Amino acid sequence: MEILVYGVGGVGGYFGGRLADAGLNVSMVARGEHLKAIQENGLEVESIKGNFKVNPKMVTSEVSEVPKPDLIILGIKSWQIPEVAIELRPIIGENTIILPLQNGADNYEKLVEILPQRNILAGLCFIVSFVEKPGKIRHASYEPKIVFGEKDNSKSERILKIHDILDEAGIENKIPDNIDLEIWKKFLFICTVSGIGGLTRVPIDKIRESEFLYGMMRDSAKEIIEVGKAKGIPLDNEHLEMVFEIINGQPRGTTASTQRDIMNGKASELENFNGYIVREGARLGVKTPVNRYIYECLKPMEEAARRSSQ
Ligand SMILES: NC(=O)C1=CN([C@@H]2O[C@H](COP(=O)(O)OP(=O)(O)OC[C@H]3O[C@@H](n4cnc5c(N)ncnc54)[C@H](OP(=O)(O)O)[C@@H]3O)[C@@H](O)[C@H]2O)C=CC1
Ligand SMILES: CC(C)(CO)C(=O)C(=O)O
Repeated sequence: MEILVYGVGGVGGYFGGRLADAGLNVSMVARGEHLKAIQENGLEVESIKGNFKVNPKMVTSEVSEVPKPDLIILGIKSWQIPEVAIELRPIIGENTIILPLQNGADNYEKLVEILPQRNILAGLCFIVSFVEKPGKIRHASYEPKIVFGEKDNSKSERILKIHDILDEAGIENKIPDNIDLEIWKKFLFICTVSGIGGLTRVPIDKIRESEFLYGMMRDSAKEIIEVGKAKGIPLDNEHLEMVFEIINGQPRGTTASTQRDIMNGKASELENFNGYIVREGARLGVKTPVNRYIYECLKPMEEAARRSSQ
């Protein structure tokens, strides 16, 4: 099987690196200094699960150069999906499988707007990893895991095949009964902590210590649940409590990746997180004042970050 990993950052670099290290045919699309470093010295992964270094079958910035892929794993940020999907169009065959691993609730929908629905799976992942320097990924914490499935939750042959491939590479993975629910459970957590974390610029323990901020965080999560419910996702109070159990158990000093992007003045997934909740809430008649407040406060900084990264 030919595998293409598009976007060799924290997520694509770790999971793609593991697949390549297992001897699978992995090509990668990267860019800039990171691309140059991988081409010259291979991809180095420093991981709490064991360090390794791999030379993928091919590393390039040109999609047209890679062997026609059977499986494409998307390691880009969620806002990059539309431009990358357009670029991928010419190499998508009838049986190509596309697996998005982004945070956010509408990555599948964004892909379907551009690429044939039959090619697209739904997915997400868990890990804390990042590009430490060009050519090097650091997996700092969290047991890495991929959760994925057909949008209709059928246990298709292709899904089971990917499950076997991930197993072969030693990547923990799960095909859930309801992939949309899994995506929304993760989204409920990540959207709740990222926006308020980006706004306050403090780690989770400081938010927990403030009665006001903790209450605001719970109100934000409740709005996300109401939007999800209005979209037919079977979220309920049990999920709210589950998410707050995780939040309450997070070590002092914890920040989420999107929060760190916001704090570092980088383009972030704000539009895909709180922005998405505000827009979907307005469309579906669900009130989202807390998410709106967080979103509107962060929007000018987000716009400035995007202008300076152009
Ligand atoms: N990192 C983590 O711990 C986790 C992240 N996630 C989610 O996974 C997704 C990916 O995040 P993460 O891996 O952290 O992001 P990164 O920014 O680390 O990685 C994205 C990579 O894609 C590259 N890229 C983007 N566009 C192109 C392009 N056109 N050509 C070549 N390369 C490109 C970026 O290059 P460049 O830097 O040059 O833009 C970057 O190397 C996000 O949705 C995130 O929320 C989920 C769980 C954990
Ligand atoms: C919460 C976590 C670490 C889990 O994978 C994550 O997705 C992120 O920080 O973006």
